[in-house]
Amino acid sequence: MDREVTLDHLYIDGALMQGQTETKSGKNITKVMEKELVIYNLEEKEKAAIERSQIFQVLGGKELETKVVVVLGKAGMGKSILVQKICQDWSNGKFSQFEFVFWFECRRLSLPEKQYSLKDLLLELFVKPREGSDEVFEYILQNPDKVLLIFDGFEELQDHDGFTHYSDCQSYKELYSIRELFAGLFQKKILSGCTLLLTARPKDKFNQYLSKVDKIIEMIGFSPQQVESYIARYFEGLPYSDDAVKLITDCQYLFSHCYSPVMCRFICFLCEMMFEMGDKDLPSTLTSLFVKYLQQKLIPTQTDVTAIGNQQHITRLAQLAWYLGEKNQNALKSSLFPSKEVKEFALKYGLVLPFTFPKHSGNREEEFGSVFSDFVIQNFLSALHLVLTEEIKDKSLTKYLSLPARKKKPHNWLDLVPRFLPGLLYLQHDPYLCSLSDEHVMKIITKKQKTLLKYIKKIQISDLYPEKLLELLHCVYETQDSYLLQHVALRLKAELSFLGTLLTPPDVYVLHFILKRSPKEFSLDLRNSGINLQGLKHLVGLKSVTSFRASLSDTVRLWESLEQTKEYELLKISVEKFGIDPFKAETMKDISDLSDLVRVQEKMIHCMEDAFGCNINEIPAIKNLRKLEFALDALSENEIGDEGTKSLCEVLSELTSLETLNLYNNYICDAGAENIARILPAMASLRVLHVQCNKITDAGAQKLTDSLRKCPHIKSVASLAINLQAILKLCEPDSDLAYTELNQNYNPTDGSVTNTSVGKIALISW
Ligand SMILES: Nc1ncnc2c1ncn2[C@@H]1O[C@H](COP(=O)(O)OP(=O)(O)OP(=O)(O)O)[C@@H](O)[C@H]1O
Repeated sequence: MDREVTLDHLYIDGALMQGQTETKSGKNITKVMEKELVIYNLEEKEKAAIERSQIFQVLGGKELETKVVVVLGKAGMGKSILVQKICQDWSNGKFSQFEFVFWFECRRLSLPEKQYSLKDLLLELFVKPREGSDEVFEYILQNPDKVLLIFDGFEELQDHDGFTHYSDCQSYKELYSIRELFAGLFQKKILSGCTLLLTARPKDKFNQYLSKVDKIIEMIGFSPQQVESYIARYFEGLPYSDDAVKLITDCQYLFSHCYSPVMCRFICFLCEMMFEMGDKDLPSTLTSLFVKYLQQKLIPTQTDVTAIGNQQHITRLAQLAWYLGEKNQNALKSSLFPSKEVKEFALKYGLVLPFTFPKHSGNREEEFGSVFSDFVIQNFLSALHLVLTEEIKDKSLTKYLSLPARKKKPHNWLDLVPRFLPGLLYLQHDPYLCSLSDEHVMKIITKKQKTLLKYIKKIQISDLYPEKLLELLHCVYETQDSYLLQHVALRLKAELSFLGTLLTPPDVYVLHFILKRSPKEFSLDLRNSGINLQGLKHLVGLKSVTSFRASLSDTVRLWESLEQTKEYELLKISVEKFGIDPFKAETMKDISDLSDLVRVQEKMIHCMEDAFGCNINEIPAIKNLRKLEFALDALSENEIGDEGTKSLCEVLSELTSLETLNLYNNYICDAGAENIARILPAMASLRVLHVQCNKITDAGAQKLTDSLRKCPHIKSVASLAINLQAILKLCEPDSDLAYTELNQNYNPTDGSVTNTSVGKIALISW
């Protein structure tokens, strides 16, 4: 590509976050528990943000043990650029704890058949000191803490399973395969005390090792502000700079894709080419963007004769892209090209880059080859192959969309194929694509398009998992076919939950695009989706979205920002649509977020009174909150404790419609019980209270019981394990409360326990 990022000019200090993992049970029964990255909301993202200089700061860990730091980011998020930047920083005197930095591109290490010693890996394979390599190696062995080893692109390491199980590699003298050497380093068996920095794509092969690393850094791409500064820098000094910036920022779909640095670069490049040629229409889909990109790249330099040759080369290169992609590869030796001409063509237009395979200790010759310039190009060409080839049709075609399958394919090497494939099938009349196909191929494409249409029509859209639904939305968006768009829009469920599903800016765009076309009404659950503020604003402003849930702190931020920008109409709409019932608090932070919501309520009410003259006392989210739980499931132990209870009680009196309060299993002691007892009379709508499995003794129970007597509105206090003696002591014989353990009823008057509940029942346990 013509304008490549230089580490100083176009480099944007992208957001780095310290990642955390959580254990998630698999989505189907057979799947085991797996570690996944926690999805942060806006506030958490800010808290987790770290500087590049902090990457190697690892808390805990034994002093003389290897530290393993992993940088996770989707393809094109800038992991390799970050690695280069770290090396540049080091050469400028930063990270001075390291005297040696070794940087390996994993794709160059994918040589399963060859064997190396640790010394070969460090001082033979890629760099070789002119003299004294024995002394250097000895020094490294003596000072492992001064060594940083970087392995970039873990997913490109072939044959990588079981790195945590193999222990063969214990000696630095023996010869091992790269896989064994890596396992030895990763398991901290050789060169123990060094620092390992790995980069990998998330949700890929690395997930199984997440629990073994000391620090996780996440790269989530550019924020909208960072995109703007990248674009401004890219066009700086060009006569059409302002127009180009405006063109991209106005084209919301492409702008949404710019959160990915690699896409941002493509979009800027294409925009630059178009301005140079006097064309000012940016394409509206990813597929047309890349068709235009190819066209722009090839056309300016070609004559009629070369055009025909180029068309053939593209087709054969597409086949190669697919062939390698299927094997999770992007590099190939020169001999694998179908012809010298195809190789020269691909190199000339920057579709592949030169690449040298490392020399083997037995054979000192380097082998030359090529690597696809980036994953987007390889994906696009792969999809082009699927469209043009006669070999793949019907089911073997639609399986590459893999929409209804429950499980995501384990690798995401060709992740963009399901978007480019439908896009290309529906662009069959594009002049450039026509130039790649004769009449026979055109017929094949028409048939494939029909297959796709039939396939999508059969999908039970309401049964799709959120990730698959998003994939379908991208797929139909790429077709830009009004029938398909309408078909999907009409079949979406009214309740759309993206709870726990990452929503990137392009995901939000296509969701918005389709919801806008639907005559139906939707309720959206956007909690724990990592949605950004702009995305939240766009979705909740939609007429077809009648209610939504989202992280409390994100929503409060949205309201405050709308208030600041004086977008009162949208503020009113979003306040009216927001709901939180039932509210399940999982941490104390959730309670403080609830307090913030209560706190901001007054401000919002005033704001709406001023703007619209409406007279309301409470915002609907609070007015309609009936159930508050501080309980996850029977197995989890929440630790709200007495301190937490205090904060909770401060907010409870404001929740005027609360009917159920569940504080099961929360380490609440007598002090906490006293706080609850104090607030109960003020909670006029409360009907059910769960306080079982806490640490409340008779004294606390007494306070609660006294308070409950003043609360005739409370009908049930639930318990699983009743302390009958405590209750017996506390209860008056003429009390009209009955007490129950599990589903048995204890009658304090005659001491009998029966299995049926009659009349007014209270279930109490401390
Ligand atoms: N911080 C940045 N500032 C400016 N441009 C960037 C930045 N990070 C990435 N880019 C652009 O995105 C392109 C892709 O980045 P990079 O190769 O580092 O991604 P990656 O995460 O290593 O991808 P992959 O997983 O495919 O290896 C770079 O060539 C560069 O043009």
